[in-house]
Amino acid sequence: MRSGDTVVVATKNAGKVREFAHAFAKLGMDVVSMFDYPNLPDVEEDGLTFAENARKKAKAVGDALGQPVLADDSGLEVVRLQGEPGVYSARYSGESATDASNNAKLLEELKKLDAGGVERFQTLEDGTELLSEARFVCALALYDPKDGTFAEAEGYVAGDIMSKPRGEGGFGYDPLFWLVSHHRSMAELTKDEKQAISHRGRALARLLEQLKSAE
Ligand SMILES: O=c1nc[nH]c2c1ncn2[C@H]1C[C@H](O)[C@@H](COP(=O)(O)OP(=O)(O)OP(=O)(O)O)O1
Ligand SMILES: [Mg+2]
Repeated sequence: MRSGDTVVVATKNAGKVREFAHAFAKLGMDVVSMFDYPNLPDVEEDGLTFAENARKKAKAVGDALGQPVLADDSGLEVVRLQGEPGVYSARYSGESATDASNNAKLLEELKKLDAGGVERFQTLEDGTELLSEARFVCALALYDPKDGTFAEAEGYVAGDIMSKPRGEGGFGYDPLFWLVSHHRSMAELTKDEKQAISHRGRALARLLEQLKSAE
């Protein structure tokens, strides 16, 4: 991947596309996604790990297009839910899940636990409660169909799940993800701030570092 290239990202998630487009634009690269290739078959994300799913998406699309493809599999691991929703983050609330229905399900599950008498561990000045520690995970896989090889990297960011949403930026679970370091939710960060600290931003930085040192 170098300046002037077009990077194919095997995703149908508009939020991911925006973040990759923002990150690669700074490096002089354009991004295309599955929105530009609507006729490719869906890939079943039945892997047990984020990394496995990322490889599966990259390989399916890379083999179909005959060119290198980057895929991202990511999600949220919530400590008090024993790591759920994890690899099921996108379909947490069922097959026709949306970000809104997934966020509602997450709060429902955590509030169920509170009914059992477990104490909330912090309250913000506006009354928002922090319900559990959590982390976002991102696995990236860059697949080259010419030689069948993968370059892979992962990134993580730790935060706390909030009892009510805040912020309009980002996507997915961002409005419920509190960053004590920034005293804001992930959805209240600018694109640059999110890239600097997010699971996806960190995974991408590591992947690019690896590719550079392999040259
Ligand atoms: O930065 C993030 N901020 C908030 N939420 C996030 C983030 N990154 C992943 N997530 C959530 C969204 C979705 O519920 C799941 C990803 O699932 P995942 O299968 O990797 O993506 P997807 O199905 O939306 O698109 P695709 O597979 O076509 O790339 O984790
Ligand atoms: Mg998916």
